[in-house]
Amino acid sequence: MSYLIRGARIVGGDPVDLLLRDGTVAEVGTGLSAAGATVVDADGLVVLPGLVDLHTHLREPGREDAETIATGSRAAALGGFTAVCAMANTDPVADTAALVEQVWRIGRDVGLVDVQPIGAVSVGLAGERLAALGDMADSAAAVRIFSDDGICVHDPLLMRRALEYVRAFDGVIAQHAEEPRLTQGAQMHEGDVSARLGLGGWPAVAEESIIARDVRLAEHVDSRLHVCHVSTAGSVEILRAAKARPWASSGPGPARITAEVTPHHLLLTHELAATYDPLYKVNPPLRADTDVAALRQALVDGTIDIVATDHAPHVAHDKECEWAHARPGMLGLETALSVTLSALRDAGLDDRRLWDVIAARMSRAPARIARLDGHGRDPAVGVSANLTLVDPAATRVIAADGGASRSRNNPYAGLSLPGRIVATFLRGEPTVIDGKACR
Ligand SMILES: NC(=O)N[C@@H](CC(=O)O)C(=O)O
Ligand SMILES: [Zn+2]
Ligand SMILES: [Zn+2]
Repeated sequence: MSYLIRGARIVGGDPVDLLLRDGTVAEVGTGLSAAGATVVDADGLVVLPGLVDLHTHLREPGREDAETIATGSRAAALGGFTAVCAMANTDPVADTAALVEQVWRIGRDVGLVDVQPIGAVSVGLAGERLAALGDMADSAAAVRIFSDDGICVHDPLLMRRALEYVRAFDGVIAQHAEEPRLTQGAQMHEGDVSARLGLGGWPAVAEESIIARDVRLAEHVDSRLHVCHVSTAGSVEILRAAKARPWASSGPGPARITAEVTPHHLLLTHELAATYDPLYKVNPPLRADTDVAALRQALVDGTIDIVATDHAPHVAHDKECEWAHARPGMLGLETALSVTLSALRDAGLDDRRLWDVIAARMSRAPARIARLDGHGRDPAVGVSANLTLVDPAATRVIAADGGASRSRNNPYAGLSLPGRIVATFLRGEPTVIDGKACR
């Protein structure tokens, strides 16, 4: 099948037509026509390179009651994603070549997004012995990102060895920065609200101390470090200083130190814990408005390289319970673009710059960090036709259900947010059309 997209603004530029044929962008121009092509009217729509999520929890294998690769893939496509990186904290843990290949194959069979498995750093996420990183890298899944996410690789020697090891195959360690000794019994951000509510605090320094250590370790062994879900103003300061040193930003490929922020940390604050609704319980916790402001600024100026969802589906009985007993995490795939747009609305960017920042932080940079060739490239002749069409003028009220996800822990329910994903194409074939999943 071929598709003729009429009148779309590439990354917010002037309207053009795009012809998608045989999986690639075959022609770009004005007044294009193509016999037999299905016409997609994109008047007023922005076309972006397909979004890439570096941090998704798909829960398969082990917790298919919360999400499966199929349901998570559909949520991702509806959110405008063409690739997602699946975190390793499944049951069993994705710490072997066999398991990452299984996830990769199921993702390919579902065929709605490219599912790129992340491998565990340590066997069983136990933080004791390195997992078979080389085997996972050499597997059919060609793993390049390794993470014990959910848990911090807190042993500095294990972290050093992991960083050294992945250099051989251009891998990267994605760290969940949380000093466990400083977060024992933690329920929410440590600050005035936690004091008032009497809930155990998760201090900013528990994140910042690990990031400070890891950027120095990565520099010491000359390896790539990616910092997951940065949540504090202090972390931004540490990253800014680290990136200012020549080592961090020089050399082949992208910067050696990269960092992500989640949509929820760009929009929500710890005040929400006062509802005692565990919907707002997440790791790292929602922080103060000064942190939110610093994260937004860092995203605009590039100190934070990417937005990653940390989509963390949980079943009802793990969320609709007492705060202290609830699992941390929230949904994010279907709302990521709208939440990010909403967070950037007051940044004073003109329209072109706004879409360029979105394309950079939600597609180009995550694709580069994950080494996903074929993703993260602006639509142009010869480029793999992974793209998403956004209606920038639309406003949508987020439904209280979880959308396509199997879980319902959506913290944005009832909010009115800007932007709507109209269509998503994976290698030239639609996965979403008119805002509805094709499969
Ligand atoms: N973010 C969360 O609160 N939870 C994640 C784990 C993680 O990202 O640390 C999960 O797997 O549920
Ligand atoms: Zn984490
Ligand atoms: Zn996570």
